[in-house]
Amino acid sequence: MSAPLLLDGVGFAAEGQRLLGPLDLKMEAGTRLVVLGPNGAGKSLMLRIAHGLLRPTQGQVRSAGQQRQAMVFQNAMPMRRQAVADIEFALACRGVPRTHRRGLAMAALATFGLTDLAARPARVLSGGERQRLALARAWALEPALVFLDEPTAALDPRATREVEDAIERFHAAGTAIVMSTHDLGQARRLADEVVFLHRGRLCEHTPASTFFDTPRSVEAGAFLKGELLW
Ligand SMILES: Nc1ncnc2c1ncn2[C@@H]1O[C@H](COP(=O)(O)OP(=O)(O)OP(=O)(O)O)[C@@H](O)[C@H]1O
Repeated sequence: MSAPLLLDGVGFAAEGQRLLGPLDLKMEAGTRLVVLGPNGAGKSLMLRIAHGLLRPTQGQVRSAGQQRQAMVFQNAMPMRRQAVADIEFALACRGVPRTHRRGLAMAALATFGLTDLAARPARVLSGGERQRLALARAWALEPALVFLDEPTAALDPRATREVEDAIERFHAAGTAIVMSTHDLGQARRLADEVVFLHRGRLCEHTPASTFFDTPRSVEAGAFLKGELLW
């Protein structure tokens, strides 16, 4: 299978300031890639560009648009009144015929233990339920690749575990994952590979065990010790 994500000299600049790259990245199918770095390092920028939401000012994202992919944000807000309708809406946007939508949406809710929430007004869902709903919506689209931008940033430990279990379902199904997080324990639990960004520069792309045991860059070493603020 070809690489689900290939960044070729990708960079982003605004108002004369380089904010990201240029960076090259190749990711293998089914990999869980965790993007780490201090605040403002460019993690969200990298994910948004890689997903095709933002056009890079240099270089190319080779895989965008050629495969099914989805993105889940930190504070995923449901777009429709009921949880099930939120997923049906996403399916409609992908051109799934109306007759198929309810069944697929209910199956996705069931996969994430959310069947009981199907008819509930989405606005009353807890933060953890909302994130799982967002993951169920992504799941219904059957992506080869999902981007998760700090998906547990606002959640308590239990809700975080539930979302991590949900993320593992994508991995078990063969979906490649690109996730940013500030939770180093979570990165250890979920990552196959780590990309470390600092001031928009890709300092490391290594197997997760290498990153945590013997970080190669000075910046990553300082970051892991909590000594790198910016
Ligand atoms: N569309 C844009 N135009 C101009 N500047 C931007 C744009 N998007 C992000 N930035 C800037 O790029 C820098 C990197 O932002 P980004 O959100 O990618 O960081 P991050 O690593 O995700 O940070 P955090 O961990 O705080 O979420 C910031 O200085 C931000 O203000």
